[in-house]
Amino acid sequence: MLELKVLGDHSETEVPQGGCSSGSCGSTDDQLSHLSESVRQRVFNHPCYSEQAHHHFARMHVAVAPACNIQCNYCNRKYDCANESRPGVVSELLTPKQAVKKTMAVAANIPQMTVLGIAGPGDPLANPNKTFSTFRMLTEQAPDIKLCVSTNGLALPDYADELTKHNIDHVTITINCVDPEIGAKIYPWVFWNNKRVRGVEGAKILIDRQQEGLEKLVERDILVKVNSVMLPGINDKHLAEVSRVVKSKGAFLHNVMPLIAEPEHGTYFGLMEQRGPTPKELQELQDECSGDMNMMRHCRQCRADAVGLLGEDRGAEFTMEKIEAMEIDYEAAMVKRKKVHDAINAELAKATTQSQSVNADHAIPAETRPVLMAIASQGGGLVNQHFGHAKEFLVYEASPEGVRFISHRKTDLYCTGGDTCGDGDSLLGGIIKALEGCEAVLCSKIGYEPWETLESAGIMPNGEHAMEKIEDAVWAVYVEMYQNGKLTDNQTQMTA
Ligand SMILES: C[S@@+](CC[C@H](N)C(=O)[O-])C[C@H]1O[C@@H](n2cnc3c(N)ncnc32)[C@H](O)[C@@H]1O
Ligand code: SF4
Ligand code: SF4
Repeated sequence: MLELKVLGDHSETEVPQGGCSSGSCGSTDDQLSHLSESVRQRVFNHPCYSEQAHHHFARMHVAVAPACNIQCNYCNRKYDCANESRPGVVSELLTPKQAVKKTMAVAANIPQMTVLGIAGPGDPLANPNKTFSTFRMLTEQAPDIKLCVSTNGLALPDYADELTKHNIDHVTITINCVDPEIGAKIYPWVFWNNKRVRGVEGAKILIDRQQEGLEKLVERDILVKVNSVMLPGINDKHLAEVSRVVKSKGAFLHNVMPLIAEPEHGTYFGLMEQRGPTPKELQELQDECSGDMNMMRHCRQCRADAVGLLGEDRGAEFTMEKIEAMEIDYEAAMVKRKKVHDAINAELAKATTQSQSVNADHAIPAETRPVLMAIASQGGGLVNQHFGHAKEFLVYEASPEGVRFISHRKTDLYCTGGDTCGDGDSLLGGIIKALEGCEAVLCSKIGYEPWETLESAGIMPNGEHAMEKIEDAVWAVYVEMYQNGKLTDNQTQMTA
């Protein structure tokens, strides 16, 4: 007999306080046991540090840090588009006071919001006054919000102590390499001791400072996430080594993200047509790193002013003009926020109890091949979105060992803005391309036309599990595929 097992990297197994209350608990006692209670308390409701939490809890970024002290070949902060969701893009820069007001307005209106991050659009620690004055005010005025910062690490050793003074126990460092020769291909220069230092010499300074900063944060008991941008042909073969090094120094989580590069972004890599990884290449590298390290696989590569659940952007509801007109009673908001958080935790606890007894009667032989499935979800960890409304799909893998989250796939990326953009057929073609490798798509509803097209492309639509917990639905479909003989026929195997 085989129960549904929800698999995950260690990072995906943290639970709300009070014990095994996350949907990831099914097979994870050993994984939970490696976390101290203090770490668990810091990650269970952080949407970036816990895969489970990201279905339920929201985050926001405030764009107070425009300047940067290095140049990355994939970054151009001059590019702005209200409809585009990628790092470095913002609609309006804020002063610290405006940032505090915005944070409190969002927290009052989106009680699921637990985390405020400063991630640019430049480097927060290259703008220390703005960054720390925002943190200082928030620590005083909104003590229930977790504070995060994301940095390239060049200035980090100088600010490790300052970071510990605020309510900050999560820091992200972007580390793309530990080898200066590779670094020279990613960073044309770093600004160091009042001058630009180029090439290998500049990259070496950056790498040394990143490693020193990482060590200092770990010594101060701050949880460190390392971001790495996967650049095929440049650092893809090197990132497993990066993962080992940062793990050995005490980093908590590794987030290997795909390069985003288009010529119209005006970045060096965009103009040079440097490609990003395919979903399969990214997954293989994440799997390779995960032997040694907790991996984050649900990063949405958010804008520097993103608001809402990961994958949704409610920034347009919170422009400064709208916020100035809002009355905010934060004391009352905190009471409401606590109630909402308690309800989410209770819901997670209930879902876990239910899922542990589901599908207990189905044994799947160990040699059965794994299957990727795409899920349309608008949050809550449920199959609850109409196929036609999904701008992204969550990809899960089912195997005899259980169900695990793999990644998300954005679909609007394939809409190129050309003459046919928005046309049903071309959009559907884009979605089919985005879902390459998936054999089923689970959604709450789907129209007849896309159903037929998906089916002929080898992706089986399924609307029978609406409002079910994703892991349970994926497992049920996997069992069904097995029972129908689809997992033993070579012709139906995943080819991507
Ligand atoms: C915009 S940066 C801001 C924080 C800080 N300056 C840094 O680089 O860590 C946030 C994250 O986005 C990543 N990023 C920026 N541009 C990117 C791109 N074109 N493709 C993939 N990741 C990118 C950075 O590497 C970093 O991890
Ligand atoms: S460090 Fe961050 S903000 Fe600076 S150039 Fe690189 S990605 Fe852009
Ligand atoms: S960019 Fe990734 S790590 Fe940062 S807030 Fe978005 S999902 Fe979280």
